[in-house]
Parts: sequence; structure tokens; C-alpha cells
Amino acid sequence: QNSIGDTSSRACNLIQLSLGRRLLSPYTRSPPGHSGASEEVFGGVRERWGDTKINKRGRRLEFPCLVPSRLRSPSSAHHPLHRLRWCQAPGSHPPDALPSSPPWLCVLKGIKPLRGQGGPGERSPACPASSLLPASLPFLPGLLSGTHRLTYSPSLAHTRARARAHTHTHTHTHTYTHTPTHAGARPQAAPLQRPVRGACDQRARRGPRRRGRMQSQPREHLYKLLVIGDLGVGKTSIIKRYVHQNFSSHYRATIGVDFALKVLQWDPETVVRLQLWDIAGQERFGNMTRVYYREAMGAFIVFDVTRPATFEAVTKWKSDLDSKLTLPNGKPVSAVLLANKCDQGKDVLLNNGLKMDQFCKENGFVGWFETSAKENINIDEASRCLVKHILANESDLTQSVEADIVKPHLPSSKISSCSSCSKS
Ligand SMILES: Nc1nc2c(ncn2[C@@H]2O[C@H](COP(=O)(O)OP(=O)(O)OP(=O)(O)O)[C@@H](O)[C@H]2O)c(=O)[nH]1
Repeated sequence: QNSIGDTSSRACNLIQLSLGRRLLSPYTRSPPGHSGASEEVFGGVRERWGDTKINKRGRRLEFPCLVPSRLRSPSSAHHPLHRLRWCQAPGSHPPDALPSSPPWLCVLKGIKPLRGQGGPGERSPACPASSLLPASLPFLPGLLSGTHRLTYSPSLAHTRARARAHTHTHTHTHTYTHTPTHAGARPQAAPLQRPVRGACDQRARRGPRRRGRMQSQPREHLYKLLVIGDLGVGKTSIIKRYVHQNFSSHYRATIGVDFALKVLQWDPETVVRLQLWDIAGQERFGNMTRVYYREAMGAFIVFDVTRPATFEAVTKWKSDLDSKLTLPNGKPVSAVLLANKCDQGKDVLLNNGLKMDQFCKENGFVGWFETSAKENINIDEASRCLVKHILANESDLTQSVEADIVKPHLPSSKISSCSSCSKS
């Protein structure tokens, strides 16, 4: 338990949330009268907490967890990754509106706004009552230190909404600080050790359409990817290999969900950040997958080539995914099939590559790869295949949003001017 400050105070509100292997209990509201800011390093995240602010009517607002204003951007409330949310602890004074100016925006991670408290969760679109969503904790450290410029493509849903409002789509740019010290910034994987099989549907275009931009800033994409499959097939090991370049033969079952971040330099102009959600194999039998799947852009479905039963479960995982998650245009999210543990040489299932191609076609996978987390085989390739399809999907969606917009198109002779103006 990681409580902060005066926990005996009435105002202290400890919220615990178990995410994956962590027990998160970071949110303790400051006691009344406490107006200073404290900092707590939590899960590698340096957070400010306990600040108070006096609003125009002299009410003191208390914030259980705060992030610096430099994270604010027009899109931050809808940010698919950081899930910046407005939130307040129960019993504290609700603000009349979201603070419109710096210094603070509240960040919510896995906290469900309480109904009946008059809290902003009921009033603010930035904090829907259903915001019980695990946080992107591994991503915040990078955001809170160093200097970095981010061009952020908003989530697809958000793009669509903005496009409707403004009749054109665009990216948002905001500045925040960043030091590439996290694991995602580590060097790329070593080259493959042996020829491997697999296939990636090549129909996806090479990447997002380039748009004319004033300056050549790197474009950043943030994508949530799911890694799902039966117990013990090697999901965690694949992520560990991909992100941290290590492997352990020790098996420890994932509980709930775990997270990791991988940063890819996609091309000289594009950086892709992958938020990998490692979902416990046992979750298919629980109710949480719907929550975990939310807003994901792609998925790896993993099976163990040494255990045919895990291959049989692949179709169940895929239909679970498709029934709970679709892109804004109603299409299924891109999914890549990983036949893991191919180093064990028992890949009878895969001896006929053609059959696997057929299986993927029938079940809506954009590709399949024989992988080994142990020997680092094909993991980078599988990821590139998935990202390529996600980028292509995003590009298609942006275009369809643009196509949806109805622009008035009148012949010039029929363009009427204001009658009162023409009278003069
Ligand atoms: N030989 C071999 N063993 C592997 C490979 N990948 C994972 N393993 C082993 O398989 C076992 C299970 O791996 P995990 O990565 O924990 O499996 P998981 O799918 O995350 O399991 P859950 O968290 O329970 O869903 C561990 O003992 C790993 O060392 C691989 O590519 N080759």
C-alpha cells in the first residue's frame, strides 16, 4: 500500500486499484488546509498531488492527482493514451466547470467517478461516468521530464468528431517534456537467427498519407495494442522480448492486465508509440476483456505451437475480440496471429504454411508469424506488419471522415449575396 500524506484525515481518499501485477493505490487527497504540492514517485511516475486551487467564488478545489499543465492540449481530455480525465475525490467541493486555464488538469487512472456526489464526473464530458479504465502508467514518465515536441494524431473517434465540427481534419501539436529513458527507446532487436515462416497481407499501404506541413516535425502515433491468447502461450514473454530484450523461462501467470510501451521510429518523419496490453489468458472467461479492449487499434492473438488446444482457442479469442471491439467505421481491428515457441521444433500445426494462410483469411487475420520469445524470432516483423495495417486503417478512416463532410457546392451565378448589403 502506497498511501501518501495524512491518511487519517476525513478528506483523505485512498483508492486502490489492482492492475496486472501491481497494486496501485496512489491517490490520496490532501488534507483540508494543505495547499502545497507534494510529489510522489509512483510506478516510476512522478506525480503532483494534493494541490488546491481557489476558484472565482472563493471555493477551494482539491485535486487528488494532478499533472502539469504542459500536458494540457485541446485534445487531452480525449487523448487515447493518457486518458487525462477530470476527477475529484468524493466529499470535496466540485468545481463549477473544468478549469479553463493552467495550472492544473486532473488525471484519472482507473478511478470511477462517484455518482451522487455532485462531482464533475456527471457533468463534464471529459469524465464520463464509465471511465473505469486502467491507466497508461508506463507512459507518463516519458512525458514528465526532458524536452520533446509531440505531434499527436488524435484518436479516430476524436478525429471524426473534430472533422464534423471543423470540416477538416488535422493533428494537434502540443509541447511536453520527455527524456527517452524508458524501455521503449532502447535499440531495436537483433537480426533473426534463422529463416522463419509467416505472412503479412501486403495490401496495406506503406503508411499514412503525407500531408503538407509547415515544419518537418516528427509525427507521432499512439496505438493501443492487445496481446491475447490462452494461458501460458507466451504473451508476456513476447512483450518482454520486444520491449526489454530479455527472456525468462520462469512462468508467472499474469493477473488482470499488464502494460508496456514500445517506441518505433517508423520512418524519418514518423514515430509510433505502441501501448502493449498484456491481458491474462484467464480473462477470456471473465468480464473484464470488454474494458481492456476499449479503444485498441490492433491485436496479437498468440498460441503455443506445442499445445494444439491453444490453437483451437484462437478462433474464440478472435470472435471475442470482434464482438467487443470495432473501428469507428464498423470494421474489425487489425489482428496478427502469432504461433509462439517455434524454437521447440514441435510446430506440426504449421508445417503447411498454405493452411495457415487460409486459416488467417477465413478468420480475418491480417497476417501470421511463427515466433519465439526465447530466441527472438519474428517478433519485430509481426509488430511491423500490425502497425502497417493500423496506419493504413487510420488513413482510410481519416479519408472516409473527410468524404462524409458535405460541402455546399453552388454554381457561382447562384451564390446570393446579402440583400441588405446590395441595396447601397
Ligand atoms: N521455449 C519457449 N518458451 C517460451 C516462449 N515464450 C514463452 N515461453 C515460456 O512459456 C511460459 C509461459 O510464458 P508467459 O509469457 O508467462 O505466458 P503468458 O501467455 O503471458 O501466460 P499468462 O500470463 O498466464 O496468460 C514461460 O515459462 C515462458 O518461459 C518461447 O518462445 N519459447
